[in-house]
Amino acid sequence: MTGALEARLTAAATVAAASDEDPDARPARRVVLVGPMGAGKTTVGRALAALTGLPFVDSDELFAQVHGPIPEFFAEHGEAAFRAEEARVIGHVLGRPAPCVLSCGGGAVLHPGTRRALAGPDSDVVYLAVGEAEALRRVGGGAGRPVLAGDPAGTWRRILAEREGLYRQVADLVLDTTGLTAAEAAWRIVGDAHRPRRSESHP
Ligand SMILES: Nc1ncnc2c1ncn2[C@@H]1O[C@H](COP(=O)(O)OP(=O)(O)O)[C@@H](O)[C@H]1O
Ligand SMILES: O=C(O)C1=C[C@@H](OP(=O)(O)O)[C@@H](O)[C@H](O)C1
Ligand SMILES: [Mg+2]
Repeated sequence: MTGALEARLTAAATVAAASDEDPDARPARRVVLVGPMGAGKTTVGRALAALTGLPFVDSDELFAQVHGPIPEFFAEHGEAAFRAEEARVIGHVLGRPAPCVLSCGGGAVLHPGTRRALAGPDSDVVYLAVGEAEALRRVGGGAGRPVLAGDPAGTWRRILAEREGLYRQVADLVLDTTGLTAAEAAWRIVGDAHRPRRSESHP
């Protein structure tokens, strides 16, 4: 699967006239990043979009454009309302034929309709995994992430245990970002073989 994903991403970045006959030669419609809070979905998604030339969409940013800041929405309407609206926002993006890199909020996979949509042939789904200690370093005290309020470490661990099976279920590729910079993670997704190296003769 990794090979096919790399081939389609490379095609997305470089092939203008793709064949309709060969599905692997066709540019990817969408690359979708899923995974827990602090995996780097937003940051790696941005880097991946820059690398491939695909437009970047973050479901949380789109949500906030429509509904305002997530913490305020949680406080006023609760998590169930957030999940319903999050699924609508993601459904809007997945329902359009436009190619893009879509970074999802960490809980997006909880919605069965979102999981069904991700199983379709138009999305290459990458599960960005991360070790607990590094994720907690990245999210700090959990500011801006209301589900972590109170006990960020314990809640992060419990949530991952609840969701890990769903991340794996929807994923075409799993990438552990622990110890990688966001740029390195983006290159891993595209395929390290394509990464430009500093020439030894031209330092
Ligand atoms: N690979 C990485 N290495 C180091 N820091 C990272 C990496 N990916 C993300 N970060 C940092 O961690 C924080 C959370 O990243 P973010 O992209 O918002 O994660 P997510 O969207 O998965 O919750 C940000 O401050 C970001 O700059
Ligand atoms: O995992 C979750 O339940 C959430 C993750 C957040 O997105 P990130 O995973 O991008 O931090 C955001 O959607 C919201 O705070 C809830
Ligand atoms: Mg994010």
